[in-house]
Amino acid sequence: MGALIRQNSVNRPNIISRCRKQAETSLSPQLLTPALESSNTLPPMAAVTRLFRSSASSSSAAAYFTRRSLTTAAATELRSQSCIPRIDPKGRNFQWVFLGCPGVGKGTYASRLSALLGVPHIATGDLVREELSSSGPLSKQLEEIVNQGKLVSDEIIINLLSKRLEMGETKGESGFILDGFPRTVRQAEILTEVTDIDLVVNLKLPENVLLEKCLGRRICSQCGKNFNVATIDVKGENGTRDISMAPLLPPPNCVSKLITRSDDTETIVKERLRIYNEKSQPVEDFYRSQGKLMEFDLPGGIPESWPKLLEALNLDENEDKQSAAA
Ligand SMILES: Nc1ncnc2c1ncn2[C@@H]1O[C@H](COP(=O)(O)OP(=O)(O)O)[C@@H](O)[C@H]1O
Repeated sequence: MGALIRQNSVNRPNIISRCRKQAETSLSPQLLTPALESSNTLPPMAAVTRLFRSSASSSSAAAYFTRRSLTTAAATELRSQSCIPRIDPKGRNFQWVFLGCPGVGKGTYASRLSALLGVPHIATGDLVREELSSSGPLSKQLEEIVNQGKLVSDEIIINLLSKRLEMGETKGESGFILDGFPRTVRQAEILTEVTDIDLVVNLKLPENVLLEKCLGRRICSQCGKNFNVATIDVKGENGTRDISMAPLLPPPNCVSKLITRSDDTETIVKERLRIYNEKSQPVEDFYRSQGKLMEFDLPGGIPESWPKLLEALNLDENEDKQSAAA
């Protein structure tokens, strides 16, 4: 861990200046977002740094908790020994990251926790989809990348994220749950450079379940909520566990507005899984070595997994905030 951090800090100026250079050269001025253009000569990385710092002040309880590398079982064990203080969500400034393969449920659980903890859920996939459905200059380019299951360049993602953080800053947001970022070690290094992450939750499901979940995913084009029409009943083989998940069906008013993501086809999902294993799995190691990674094997669908996740995080569900989106 020490070696990684030392190496990282030695490389920091290079990462920043390289990223600045690439962001400046790979994005022509027309491609820079208006928010960034309006920040005058502020380079993208400086903007991200400023925006993250403005919301960075992690709670000591969360920091104490997250300095450990915890498996779910270890978290339960530690909690039973009263080693982990119970987190009081009120007034905390959480800076959490959700990692996990496509379809694992990062959006579902991150958005529930966001409502519970009162911090914004920022999903870079949503930022990409918003941009590609706009008539902006990046839209065509993004569509091509996403529909091949590939990753968008770090520079474009950082620009979209800065724009989102800037918007949040004007609304007085603080803290965040990041979903879908960082997805490469380089993104993780940049994030480490600009702010302190308290906790990284790594959600896990077997790969055959992930494919079925992606193929069954439906989104309401009006309210934006995610549903799933798949009934999953996978028998464990070679040491893997049995997984059953009931479908998560939409309410009647969403039924006629359901859409499928254009990248949720079998071929593209398999490519996204391949790219996750190649580019994003090393991000798990990056945070594991810093003692910030909490592994969480989802035991099933939301009814089984949500209480267990709260338990692993040592959180109590707050009555008036239970209506988080599914
Ligand atoms: N941090 C990121 N870096 C690069 N590309 C990203 C990032 N976040 C999202 N994307 C792009 O947006 C697409 C959709 O992202 P997301 O909704 O998070 O999907 P997934 O279900 O694969 O986790 C990705 O396949 C990728 O093309």
